[in-house]
Amino acid sequence: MGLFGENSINKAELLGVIIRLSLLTAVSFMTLKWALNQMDHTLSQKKKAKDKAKKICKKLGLEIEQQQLNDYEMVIASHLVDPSDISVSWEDVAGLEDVVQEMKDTVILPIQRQDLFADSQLTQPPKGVLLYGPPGCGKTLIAKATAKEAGARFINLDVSMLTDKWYGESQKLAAAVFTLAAKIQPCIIFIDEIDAFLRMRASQDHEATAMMKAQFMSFWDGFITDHSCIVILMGATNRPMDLDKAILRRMPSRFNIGLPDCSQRTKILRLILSKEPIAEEVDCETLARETVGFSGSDLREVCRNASLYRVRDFNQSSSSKQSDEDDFQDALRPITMVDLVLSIEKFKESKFLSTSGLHTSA
Ligand SMILES: Nc1ncnc2c1ncn2[C@@H]1O[C@H](COP(=O)(O)OP(=O)(O)OP(=O)(O)O)[C@@H](O)[C@H]1O
Repeated sequence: MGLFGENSINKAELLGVIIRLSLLTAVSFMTLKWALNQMDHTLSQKKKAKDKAKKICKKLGLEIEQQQLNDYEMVIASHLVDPSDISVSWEDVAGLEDVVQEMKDTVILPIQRQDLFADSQLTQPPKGVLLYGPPGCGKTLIAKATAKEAGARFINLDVSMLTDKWYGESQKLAAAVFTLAAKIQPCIIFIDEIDAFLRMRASQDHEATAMMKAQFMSFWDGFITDHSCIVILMGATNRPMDLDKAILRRMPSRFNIGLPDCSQRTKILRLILSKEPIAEEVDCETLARETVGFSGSDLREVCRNASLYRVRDFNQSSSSKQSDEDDFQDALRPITMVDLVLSIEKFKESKFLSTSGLHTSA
């Protein structure tokens, strides 16, 4: 009986060991599979970035072998923008003539005519440029036009990739931003929503992110003191007050791109509607007076909706008729003042609803 009891305990123990072993094997297998998957994904992300970088570099006439780009620089190079792919130019920016002129004088000219500025350290292009102001007022538009017109290399840096676990080793990537820029200079590094990356309350940051930012800042400092290197960091933000003073100091050239006033709104409306079929009576000055507080992007939305009204009307009136394509062109009426005023009213209503929070209860 005692022997049988001992045996049964041994059996139970044995069973327990087997179960534990099986569990351990299963967990190890799953872990290994997960790790291999992660490595695979990281490798494939890096390979994709490399392929993209090669294509862009070729298009830009950059010899990767000659430049001896390392893996991290290749990942950053995948964010290079070919100026010929940018459709925005100065002609697409309305009402910001002063900003455009200052940008031409302080950023573009020193890049394009380095010979004129070589003998003075005071007239070097700024190492940091900040575009700030409310959303939808033209910051990205200005940055794109600058990239197009400057003839400099342009890195549109998506900072989330610096902290992206797939690429890993974010400090090396942060360094690569600047080493790549130096190799391919003159170069503009553009960071949209720079406040999200270099905001004041860095205490919330993960330790690795904080270290990456420190690395980023120290490389940036290296460029600020190197007068022979033409690398400009251009940032855009809706929240300049969230930027650390140390960052603001590094961006001495600042452009306030605020909400457009009445005459600027007139110019923006004229520009947007210049490519549209509009009725003769359309008066942009009157529309500008009706759109106090509207951003350039709001004005664009107003015009887009107004344009939809005529298509909607046409659709309703012709749904019963059979018409060929010529009829369609003839029958589609131009955008009228009524369309635009109606669209402004609708926009104001939806703006009111969204600012009062009523839309959330609908
Ligand atoms: N000054 C302007 N002239 C012509 N179009 C404008 C102007 N400002 C804004 N727009 C229109 O609004 C759109 C949005 O502008 P943009 O992306 O430059 O705004 P932003 O200031 O960068 O906004 P965000 O901070 O939200 O990124 C533009 O693509 C353009 O159609």
